[in-house]
Amino acid sequence: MIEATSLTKRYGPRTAVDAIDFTVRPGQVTGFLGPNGAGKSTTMRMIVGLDRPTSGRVTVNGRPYAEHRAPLREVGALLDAKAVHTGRSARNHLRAIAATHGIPVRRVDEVIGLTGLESVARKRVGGFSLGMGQRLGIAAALLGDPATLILDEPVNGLDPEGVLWVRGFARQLAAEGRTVLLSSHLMSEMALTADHIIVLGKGHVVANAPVSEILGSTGGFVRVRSPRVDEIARRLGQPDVTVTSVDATTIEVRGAQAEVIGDVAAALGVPLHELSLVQGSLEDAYLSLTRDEVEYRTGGVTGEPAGAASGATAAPVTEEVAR
Ligand SMILES: Nc1ncnc2c1ncn2[C@@H]1O[C@H](COP(=O)(O)OP(=O)(O)OP(=O)(O)O)[C@@H](O)[C@H]1O
Repeated sequence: MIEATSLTKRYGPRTAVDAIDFTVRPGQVTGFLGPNGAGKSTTMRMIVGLDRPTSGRVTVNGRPYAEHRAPLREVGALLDAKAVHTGRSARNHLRAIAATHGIPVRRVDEVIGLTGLESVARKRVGGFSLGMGQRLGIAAALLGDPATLILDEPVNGLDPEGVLWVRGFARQLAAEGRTVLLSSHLMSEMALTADHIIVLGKGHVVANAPVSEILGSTGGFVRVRSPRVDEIARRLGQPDVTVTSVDATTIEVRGAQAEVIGDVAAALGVPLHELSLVQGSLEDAYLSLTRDEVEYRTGGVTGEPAGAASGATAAPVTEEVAR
């Protein structure tokens, strides 16, 4: 369990993390999202005692990280997979970390097995692929068999097989009752991996809810296709119903249920060629939550000016978010 209370970090005049409160619970994967510069890394660094809060506090399993006698046994973190001694073998790298906590060599071999590194355990870390490096970072985080795991961008740059492995592994760790905090820029990946999401924007918590709730809040819309779609659109025209024309035969309707639209079409005697509910994606929800929170904004992919009003298909995309 990780608990942050009024957690604040200032660098000179810049407030990187601004009095945030959140709880990361055991038994589930919590996704930690936010545009570049939102304060995710700073928060993670404070959780594991690499940065000191300016005010407020954050605890892991009830205590600040530094107050744990054997922190590796409480929390395992993958913050920078490249932070390894490249001349050592994977096994020796893990043995060196284990030695700092009196962790037996038996456990080193166990985590090598858990992360599928057996065949490369005696090879120099300097020659590792990105995927192997991430596995090694996760193996190091698991050494102390901690109840809490923090993985910063664990799938960054991995191939599909590596992404699948990290996803399954994170879910397995949560199923064992551990607290798993995972940051990523890949929203589609979070939708598949996380149970709960915390979104930061400019140092504030802009969302903290189960994935299902965040997806539900996107609302979605009903796509209607008919050769006489104009007649349906006219009949639906009410203040709380928004009808967007897509082409001559298709409209998107927000604020009216598919059943109501079907009944309207039947009453008019108009043929329907499509009546489908289109759910919002986590990506849509994320972009709408963080629309005002990005540090640097670029024009949309369609070339529209920064911050221009846009529909679901032309949301402004920032380089940072799309990374
Ligand atoms: N050591 C530092 N000195 C000064 N400013 C810093 C320092 N570390 C972070 N910042 C600033 O604090 C803010 C939050 O940065 P942080 O790296 O925590 O964001 P992030 O959400 O992890 O971003 P990214 O997705 O790019 O990793 C940024 O504006 C950043 O420039």
